[in-house]
Amino acid sequence: MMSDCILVVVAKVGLQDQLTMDSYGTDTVKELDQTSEEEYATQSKLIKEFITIPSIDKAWIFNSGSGPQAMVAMSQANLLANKRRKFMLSGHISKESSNLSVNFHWAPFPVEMTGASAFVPSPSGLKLLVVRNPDDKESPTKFEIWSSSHLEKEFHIPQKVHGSVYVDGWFEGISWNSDETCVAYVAEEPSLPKPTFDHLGYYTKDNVGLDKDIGSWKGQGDWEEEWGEAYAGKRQPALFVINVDSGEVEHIKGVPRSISVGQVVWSPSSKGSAKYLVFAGWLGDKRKFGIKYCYNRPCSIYAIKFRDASAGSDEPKDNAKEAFPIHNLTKSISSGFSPLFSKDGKFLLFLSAKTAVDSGAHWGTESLHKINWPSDGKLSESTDIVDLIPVVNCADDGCFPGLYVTGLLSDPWLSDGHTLMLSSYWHSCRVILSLNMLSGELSRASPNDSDCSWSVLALDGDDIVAVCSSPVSVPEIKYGKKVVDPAGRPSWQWLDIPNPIFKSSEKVTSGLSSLEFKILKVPVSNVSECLTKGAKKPIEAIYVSSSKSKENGICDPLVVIVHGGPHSVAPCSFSKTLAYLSSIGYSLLIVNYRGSLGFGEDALQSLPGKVGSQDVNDVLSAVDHAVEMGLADPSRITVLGGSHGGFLTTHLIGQAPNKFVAAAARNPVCNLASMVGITDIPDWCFFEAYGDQTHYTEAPSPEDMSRFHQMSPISHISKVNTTPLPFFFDKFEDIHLMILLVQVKTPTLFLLGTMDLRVPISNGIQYVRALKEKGVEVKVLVFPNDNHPLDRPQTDYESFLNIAVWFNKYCKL
Ligand SMILES: CC(=O)N[C@@H](C)C(=O)N[C@@H](C)C(=O)O
Repeated sequence: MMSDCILVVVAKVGLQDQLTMDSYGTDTVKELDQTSEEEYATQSKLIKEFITIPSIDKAWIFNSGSGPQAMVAMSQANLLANKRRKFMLSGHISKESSNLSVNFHWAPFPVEMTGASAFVPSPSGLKLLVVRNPDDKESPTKFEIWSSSHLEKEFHIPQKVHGSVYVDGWFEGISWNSDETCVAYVAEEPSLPKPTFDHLGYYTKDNVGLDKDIGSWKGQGDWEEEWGEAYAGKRQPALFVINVDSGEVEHIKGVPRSISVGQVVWSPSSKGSAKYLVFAGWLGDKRKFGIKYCYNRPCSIYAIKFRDASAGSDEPKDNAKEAFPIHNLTKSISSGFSPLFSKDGKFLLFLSAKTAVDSGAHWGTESLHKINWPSDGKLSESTDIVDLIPVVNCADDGCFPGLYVTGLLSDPWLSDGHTLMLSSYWHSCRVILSLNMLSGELSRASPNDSDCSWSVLALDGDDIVAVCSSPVSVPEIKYGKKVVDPAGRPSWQWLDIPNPIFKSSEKVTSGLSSLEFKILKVPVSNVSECLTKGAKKPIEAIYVSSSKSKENGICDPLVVIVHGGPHSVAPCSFSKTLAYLSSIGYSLLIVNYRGSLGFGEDALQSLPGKVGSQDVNDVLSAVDHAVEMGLADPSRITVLGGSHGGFLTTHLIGQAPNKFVAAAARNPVCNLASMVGITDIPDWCFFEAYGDQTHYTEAPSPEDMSRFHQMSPISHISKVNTTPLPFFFDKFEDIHLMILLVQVKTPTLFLLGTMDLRVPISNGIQYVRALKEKGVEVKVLVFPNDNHPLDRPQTDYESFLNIAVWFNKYCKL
């Protein structure tokens, strides 16, 4: 008969190996230090070549008498200044219609745009607006208007009118009107007046005559909420219009302070009808949650009439200072942004992230909509919203998986006036799509058989100027020539642009030359019946390796890369730092686990409530799959991730302590229980832990805290697992359970930013201390002036230099 006693073989997994490693003693450490000195020197030369590869950011096409001209905005890390250098390259496009060839005749050198925050060409291409934001809180914002040959006007807008113009890609909107007399834009509203105290310490009503030298001072005043991570000092994006002739700036009244304004455009001009400024607005009166990467913040499309003083007004003169009413055009939907007018001005299109707002996920599958725009300019109170691209929950294999767009071109229309070109994620790739607004037909304009990532930069009539890259090829400009099939359907024939200007350095070219990549389909494990159809489909992992390793039959060490979010995606595109790691001899496995963008809403929504388990298992499935396929040597696997990817990294070393020989975590989420009280997105902690929005509160209960702790990597630092005894213990009749002390043992490098408002540094530090307490080897780099992305040039450089040296040490490279 079996005894009641449940006992007990104690096995320590992890710590034992650690003790052995420690026992090498100080000489070994010294030796390693000398080796790493040399390694740092060697690696620093190579990583510099990668970090300084330029990026292609934007492009414009202008039609002059001598044919189309391209202007390409590029940027490059300036390591010494720890900033990005921006420059502009111009070229003339020549086309041979007979043989479908195209050539760009580039100017011999690009021109650096020192200190420029934004460039916005006017619709005719005859003027260029350059905005220069101040570096401090005293200097003015500068607006320059350039013609083809010289600076026409320059205006300095003092801080008492507004602060910096938003150039953040989110609230940002800088828009010329059609007759090129005015520019509408979004800038920081001046802060509320601060109380002042005189030299006797008495409150004074105004600051007239305040003199710091005799001891008077300005108080702090009331705290005003900001927009969180990456928005330090940004509280109130507001709407302004500058007259580019006189330099007069108007702060558009009528928009309540409860609305933060962004993405402004002008309504179409038709004679006699009212002119409107149309924009996206986010409510931020009570509580401003962090907005960076968070599409779940409710927003609407608004319109407000613009009184054009120069054109004469339909309003009585004495009303001239009164505000017009503001119209919410998208009341019936929880999210509307990126307003865009159709070419004929009859429709207003907009994107929506209603799946994100309604569910609580920070990003979700998007949809595209339109409303009618009245030809007489008389806006009605209720507007019918028509779906152009609906949300996709689960797509059939090979079919459109849903819309994942980060922004639209200012003029994305083909010459027919109803075909819209845009870029979106499609599984692990970014693709270019064309949408015929009349027929509703949506198709892929970038090549169907390409596993690279494509983005539309600009349109040259019906042809496309795009940028294309892959994990093993640097971004290149491609030209898509439109061809029409007999049924009238367009497609694009893609041509390479011979462009010596974009050539990479010798070291980069040779580092990338032997690399290959493929996208693996990985079946998910433990598929339960309660999962939706789309959540049972295989995930994707991008595998990058050197062709040489295949020839030798020996696997290179592997870096498993896990993206953050979690509702984000690691696209199959060029990354300087990952390309650097592959060029020094690592294979990469970049895992798009369920919850990622690009795979439909079912798969995305399967993760919330199961973070730390479903996503961890998906990554482990991908690793096992790679090992089974002979693509990875199980004894040399490392893992790297930031933010939620750092959450996964630290979960993986806790839940699978024998799998990874080294790890690197960048601003990782290690303890949701301590993050929730100090992050700019406490709602994210609740949503990802519970899977719905109902649990969110500013005052978490002990039950909430317990759930957060239990779902966090910190709970896996060291834990007791019980497991049935293996068969060879059968002879011990009374002992049928084994208790295992499972403990993290993977040497881990931490890269932390002191200014991070999203995952404050204390989260990483607490985990580091807990690892040290258990004797796990750790190394910590803290970047005092960095926030969440750790992407300033010197930080990026030092981070990946150390990641390489750290991984080399444990993979014996
Ligand atoms: C919504 C969000 O910011 N979540 C963080 C925890 C995160 O993982 N961020 C991602 C986008 C990142 O890569 O930083």
